[in-house]
Amino acid sequence: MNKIIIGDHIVKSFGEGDEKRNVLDGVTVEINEGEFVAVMGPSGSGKSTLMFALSGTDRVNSGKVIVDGKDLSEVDENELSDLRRTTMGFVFQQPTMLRNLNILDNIILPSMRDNRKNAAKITGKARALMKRVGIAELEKRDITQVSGGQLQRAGICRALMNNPRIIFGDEPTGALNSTTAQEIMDILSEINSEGTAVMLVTHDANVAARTERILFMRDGNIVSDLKLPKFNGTDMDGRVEKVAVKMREIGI
Ligand SMILES: Nc1ncnc2c1ncn2[C@@H]1O[C@H](COP(=O)(O)OP(=O)(O)OP(=O)(O)O)[C@@H](O)[C@H]1O
Repeated sequence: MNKIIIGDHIVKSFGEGDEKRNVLDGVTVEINEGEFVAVMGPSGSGKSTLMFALSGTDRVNSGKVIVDGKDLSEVDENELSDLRRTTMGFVFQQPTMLRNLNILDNIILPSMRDNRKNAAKITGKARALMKRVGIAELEKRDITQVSGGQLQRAGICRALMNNPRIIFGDEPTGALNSTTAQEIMDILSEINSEGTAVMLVTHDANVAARTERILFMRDGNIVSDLKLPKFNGTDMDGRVEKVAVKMREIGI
């Protein structure tokens, strides 16, 4: 199976001298094309740092990160930013949206920056995505006039604008109630079933249980790699229990 991301003995440290600490301590991991992966672990175990490293958001201190066949240590900042823009989409706990723009304009803003002549096409695409995730009627709303779940749907639309090969989510459901969280997972599952890899950090066993692979981190390392069958709408309780057993084992 083709790998969309490879992390090979990656080390990321923060601090200087005696204070220096490896937050990623030689992590090796491969993410397959189209895979649906969750990352779990205690607070401070390095989950977000791993995601930042694998997405080229942060440079690593040593080891290799290879994205879509390109070694990130060999690309300059412009190439890196192109690679990120064309290959990856990002969804955060609190979508970072501008208060002075409506929902539609927030979704199209990153795509419009260097592509103004395609404004009509970009807007059409955004509208199609909004319709797909159930927020078509909200395009003119201010970002303060929608719910957290609706805002996250808009965040997902924005992440999908460039047809990414992988979506990274840093606690995309972390600010939502459990019903809304599952609705967001429905959307991410659907996107995944069409071939886009999804990798998300979560503390929630009910979210992780929707994926097919859960990486458990502790102290800057992946200490367990749990595989589940692709979710088909059945046996949610059994899946959650498998995740919960592992969480207890790891001490989360
Ligand atoms: N820019 C930074 N400078 C210094 N230390 C950092 C920096 N970013 C992260 N750290 C430290 O690295 C460790 C891992 O952080 P990270 O955010 O990856 O953990 P996490 O597992 O995602 O935690 P949480 O579940 O609390 O979000 C933490 O101890 C954190 O304080």
